[in-house]
Amino acid sequence: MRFTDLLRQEAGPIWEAEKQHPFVRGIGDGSLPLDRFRFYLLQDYLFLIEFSRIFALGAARAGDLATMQHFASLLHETLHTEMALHKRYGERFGISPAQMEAAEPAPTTIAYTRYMLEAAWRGTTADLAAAVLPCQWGYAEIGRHLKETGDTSEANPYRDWILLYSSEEFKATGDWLREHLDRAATESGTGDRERWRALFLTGSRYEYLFWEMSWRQERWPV
Ligand SMILES: Cc1ncc(CO)c(N)n1
Repeated sequence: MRFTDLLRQEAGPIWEAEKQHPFVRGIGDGSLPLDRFRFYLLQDYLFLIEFSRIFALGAARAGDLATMQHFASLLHETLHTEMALHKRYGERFGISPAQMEAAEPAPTTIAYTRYMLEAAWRGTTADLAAAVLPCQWGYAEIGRHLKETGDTSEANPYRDWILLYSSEEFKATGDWLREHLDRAATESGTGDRERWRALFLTGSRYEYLFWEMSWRQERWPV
């Protein structure tokens, strides 16, 4: 069994809870209240800026040209394709990209992005892959799940979101990250694998928390 299949299996209950989360179900059937999506949109825009920084670090850290190219394309896809989706949704709400960029990050957005950034600064490109896999692979899985079970008609305001994250192009980026980590796992000891396992599980929990934060529209208490 592949190392990442083992990780996925262990994170099973967390990923299942994500699929069952009212925010995710609401995207699927289009019933999510717009103010909750608007909150998510701003936080996720800030999230994607930091996420891009992580891929840039991956390119800088890459041990070979092919790895550098993969991280560079992840960087490009995030900055241009994914953030373009968010900008289009922003337009529908009458929010400019500058306003989105100037939004105040909520506690969970800061905690999650800094958690991944720290792992990326400190570790190797395999550590980086373990930390970001719950995002990239997780969104591809949720996208596909919602495409299969949800409403992708024009009536669903979240249709474009579902279509982007269920696309083959998006899935391919997560597939490469998995291969990168699996390759490293075959050449490493239990210490490394244990660290990657912890990164993957904590990342998965933060993915869940990001839905929860958006559902509750989390604010600083003081
Ligand atoms: C919180 C979060 N995780 C993953 C993705 C996918 O890149 C995203 N846009 N936002």
